[in-house]
Amino acid sequence: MTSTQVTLIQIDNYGPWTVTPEPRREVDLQTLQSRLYADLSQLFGNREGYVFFTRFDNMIAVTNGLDRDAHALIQESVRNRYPVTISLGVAVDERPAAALGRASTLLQDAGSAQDETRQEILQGDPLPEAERGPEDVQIAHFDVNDATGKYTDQLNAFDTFIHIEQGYAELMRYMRNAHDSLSFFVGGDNVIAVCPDLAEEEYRDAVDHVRDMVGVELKVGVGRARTAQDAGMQAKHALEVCREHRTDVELDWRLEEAGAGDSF
Ligand SMILES: Nc1nc2c(ncn2[C@@H]2O[C@H](COP(=O)(O)OP(=O)(O)OP(=O)(O)O)[C@@H](O)[C@H]2O)c(=O)[nH]1
Repeated sequence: MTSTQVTLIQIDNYGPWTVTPEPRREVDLQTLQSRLYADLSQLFGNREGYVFFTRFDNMIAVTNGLDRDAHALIQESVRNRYPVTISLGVAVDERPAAALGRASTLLQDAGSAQDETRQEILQGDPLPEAERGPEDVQIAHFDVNDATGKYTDQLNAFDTFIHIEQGYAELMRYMRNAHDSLSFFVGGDNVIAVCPDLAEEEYRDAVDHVRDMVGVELKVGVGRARTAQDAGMQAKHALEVCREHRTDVELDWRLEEAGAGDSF
């Protein structure tokens, strides 16, 4: 059974800051947001976590292995580097969407995202070390089949982008509604989904659903481990097996059982 630890990252009072004393230049906001994401990716990543940029003013991280002190240190690091601060809500659940729901409520209960007195909230209970297990995090790495041949080398870059985004939109909704999973576009033609303990059939149904609804063909590699990064790396290995065997779905732990994942 999974125990996904999710951290909601919210920039404090960012809306008002973007227009005080008057609207700030958009290029400067874009630079700040992308640099903050890069720093958070490294700060959480150095501790085996994954961060997804989502809306940039709100980001979502999978943080199994990070305790309260590690979260506080990241807040301090941001405060020392940026003109803004961040609040963090942390929750754990077998179902990632439920964990994010509770992490969100923790911040909402502490005050509005646009309340200047709500600063650097750190709420919630990380998973105690003694309760951590080897299969706490399940990560699925989805990839569009032959995106280069079908889209990138054929269409203009914007129409390619529309196809990829349509596949992503259908997949993220399906995984959220059917499986309480959180799916994130991570660049190129790639989507990473944080999932509860799902079976091969359920991944196959997701791939079929997206193909039937919007005509985008996906493959998916799935990994499970103690931390987001290990599960994510296993998922990438399983995806390589999909490429090699021309299959749609591969679960890394099945490959290990069968002794087939060793070459990656
Ligand atoms: N974030 C991320 N992006 C990737 C990864 N692998 C590939 N990409 C991106 O996806 C684009 C397409 O690469 P591929 O998915 O390997 O190529 P493809 O044409 O779809 O071919 P197949 O996936 O083998 O069917 C690349 O240009 C990268 O931008 C990955 O592991 N993570």
